[in-house]
Amino acid sequence: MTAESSREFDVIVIGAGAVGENVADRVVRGGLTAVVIEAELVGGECSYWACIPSKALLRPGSALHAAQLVPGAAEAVTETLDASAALKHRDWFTARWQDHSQVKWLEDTGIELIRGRGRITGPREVQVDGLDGNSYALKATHAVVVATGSTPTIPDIDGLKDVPYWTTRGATSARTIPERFMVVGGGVAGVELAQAFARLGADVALVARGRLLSTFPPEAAKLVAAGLRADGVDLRLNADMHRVEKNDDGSLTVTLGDGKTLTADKLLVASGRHPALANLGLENVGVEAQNDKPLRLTTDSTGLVEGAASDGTSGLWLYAAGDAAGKALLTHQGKYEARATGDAIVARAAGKIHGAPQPWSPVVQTANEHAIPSVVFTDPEVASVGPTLEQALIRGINATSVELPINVSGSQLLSSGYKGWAQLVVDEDRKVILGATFAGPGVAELLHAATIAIVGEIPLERLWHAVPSFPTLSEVWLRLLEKYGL
Ligand SMILES: Cc1cc2nc3c(=O)[nH]c(=O)nc-3n(C[C@H](O)[C@H](O)[C@H](O)COP(=O)(O)OP(=O)(O)OC[C@H]3O[C@@H](n4cnc5c(N)ncnc54)[C@H](O)[C@@H]3O)c2cc1C
Ligand SMILES: NC(=O)c1ccc[n+]([C@@H]2O[C@H](COP(=O)([O-])OP(=O)(O)OC[C@H]3O[C@@H](n4cnc5c(N)ncnc54)[C@H](O)[C@@H]3O)[C@@H](O)[C@H]2O)c1
Repeated sequence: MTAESSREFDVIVIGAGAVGENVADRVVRGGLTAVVIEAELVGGECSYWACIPSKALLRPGSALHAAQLVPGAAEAVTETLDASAALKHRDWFTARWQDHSQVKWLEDTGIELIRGRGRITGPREVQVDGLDGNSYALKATHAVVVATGSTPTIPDIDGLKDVPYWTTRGATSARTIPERFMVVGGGVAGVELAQAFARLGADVALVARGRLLSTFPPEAAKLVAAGLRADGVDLRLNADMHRVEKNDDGSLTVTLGDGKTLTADKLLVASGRHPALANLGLENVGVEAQNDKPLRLTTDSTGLVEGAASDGTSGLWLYAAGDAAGKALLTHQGKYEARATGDAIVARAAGKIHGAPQPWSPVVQTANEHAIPSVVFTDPEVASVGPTLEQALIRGINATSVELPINVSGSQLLSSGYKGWAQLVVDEDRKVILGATFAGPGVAELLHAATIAIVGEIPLERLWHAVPSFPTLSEVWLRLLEKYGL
């Protein structure tokens, strides 16, 4: 490190992923100054190694499959996917892992960028080891926001640390499609990337400890499993990966708990993620792991981190949002948290928040409690918001559910032999929808209607008057309400 420079900003944001960018944006819109510290690429995981490239790799397969299921169009499909064109299109979506356009957005928005690794050294103080070789001692007048994202959780599997393997970064930035591809983990990342690689030409095996997509209703997960099997994915469910070894030809052999073996050219470990809080200096402000458990932050509904030491002026200075806060590891929900946190910082700076702000006010992340939407972008898709029936019952709510296969004119037009499933979870005391799940091709776009119904607490009797257009997939709403008894 050479020069040491001291700077003061109203707000320091550590991490310039989608979440850090959005916090800084709201803060600057509110008239405060903001700096973001970024150690890698401005835009973070979603733009370069997660949402965008994974969806870019999935889309060619779902487009082709959709055409193959429409008589008349199917006859026109005479070729298989062009994997190298798909990889090239993915390269375009990731801007070839260059962040010029996002840096320009920061400049245009009036947000300062310091490239380097940030570390909290005391209340409102951040030290940055700049990528330019300089060291920066920063002071925040109002707030420091931890928006450092998450990192893959690597399971303790015999031999794994001695062999080369991919995490999701390796898979989403693949230069070629491996011949034999193995995925460990039956969560969202595992199923999406297994299908993307299968459709791009790999022989794929997926090893999951239980069933696929364990946080989604089993009926939805079964449709995804059928979709993966139809693409030739060798699903090893309820299977443990016991050991992995490297062979002389560079391939890997995995031994499962039942003694069976699988050989692959590339192994993807997609077994969950945890907040990226290591080496952040949180211990310098009294935020430490308890009882040998991994460090997790506890944040209130505005994003304030509990337990952060004060510098004597006010305790309210340390915030976290997005994956780092660990509430919902999803870009859209992280950006929602970012908007609330950014606005809360501005409101507190102006002395406009006294005590706990009201739920559903702009500075509170109330939707985290009721309506977190998420989509699994496989073919078929799964789109879900709010609690499942089981989750609602565990919360002590008097809940029931109504479910049916999706079979309306809109689905029949979308593809012959359309297979889908839909469920509404209903609060019987308030007669409103608590949750919804849709599974099937093209259901992702059905989800926002459910999110609006839940957030708006629309009574079922009024929802009855929301007439879906004919012949669209949305007619499933009508069938669900009819089956419920309206
Ligand atoms: C394969 C995959 C696919 C996904 N697909 C979807 C999807 O389709 N839809 C969806 O909603 N979500 C998806 N997600 C989740 C989504 O990627 C994350 O929720 C999102 O990226 C979180 O944003 P963030 O800004 O909190 O963190 P990140 O995007 O991880 O940004 C954090 C930034 O902080 C920087 N940083 C960390 N520590 C420091 C430090 N000390 N100093 C300076 N900088 C630091 C990092 O370099 C990084 O750029 C996917 C995830 C994966 C793995
Ligand atoms: N479409 C999307 O929105 C999308 C896509 C991909 C990822 N994501 C987000 O990224 C995060 C990470 O995704 P993910 O799929 O890695 O996490 P996940 O938590 O969804 O799934 C992890 C899976 O790995 C399994 N697992 C854990 N330890 C294991 C072990 N030792 N051996 C075998 N399996 C093991 C778990 O049982 C689980 O099925 C998720 O929280 C998700 O929200 C979102």
